[in-house]
Amino acid sequence: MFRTRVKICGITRAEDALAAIDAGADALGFVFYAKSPRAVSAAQAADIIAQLPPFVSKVGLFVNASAEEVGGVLKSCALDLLQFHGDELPDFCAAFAVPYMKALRMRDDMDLVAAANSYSSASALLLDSYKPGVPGGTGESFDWHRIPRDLDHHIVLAGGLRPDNAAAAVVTCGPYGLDVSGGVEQAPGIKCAQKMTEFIKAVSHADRRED
Ligand SMILES: O=C(O)c1ccccc1N[C@@H]1O[C@H](COP(=O)(O)O)[C@@H](O)[C@H]1O
Repeated sequence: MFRTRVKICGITRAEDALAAIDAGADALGFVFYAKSPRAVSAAQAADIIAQLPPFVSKVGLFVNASAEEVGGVLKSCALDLLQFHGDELPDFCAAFAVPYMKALRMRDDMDLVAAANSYSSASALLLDSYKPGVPGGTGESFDWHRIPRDLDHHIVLAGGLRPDNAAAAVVTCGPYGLDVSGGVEQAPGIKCAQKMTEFIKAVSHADRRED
């Protein structure tokens, strides 16, 4: 049975990270973007990461950060994957000797096939909603039918996911993974254990239905 992976993004507290893992999360996201209500410093993230058990991916999210900033975070945080959520070009994304996924915001004129070709070195493409002036964490979804089923990349779906639409997301586009942030929070930056559990249960049920 294929299992849709789940990343819980915007972790700011160790207790939320551990609750996400208990709920069955595959990956945890740390937002290194000062304008986000979920922003953490490298020191905060390193402290949380030091409390985690093995076999959970730690993902660092950046929005148009400089190479020095990304490199600085990598020195103190053991990240498994970089998530570039701004206008970073392919050469920049590939420059850190750490696997990366590139977020693409699904503006109406987005040519997904062309974008996928230019980010051929990406481990995955993360498809998020487009909202002018907001790089991510919008809480809004987009038309999932716009995602072709035959893209070569692993697809991680994001944007406005919640416990009550997670199953539909899996069934509609069969992504490799889902990335959720606001939809499993009780307040900005504070996760809700019950919502995370409901979210991951909904994904598991949808996976079983798909077989
Ligand atoms: O979470 C944020 O604050 C954030 C800020 C800037 C860029 C991306 C951000 N989060 C990512 O946005 C998507 C969708 O989030 P949501 O579930 O709609 O709240 C997701 O990939 C987050 O990792």
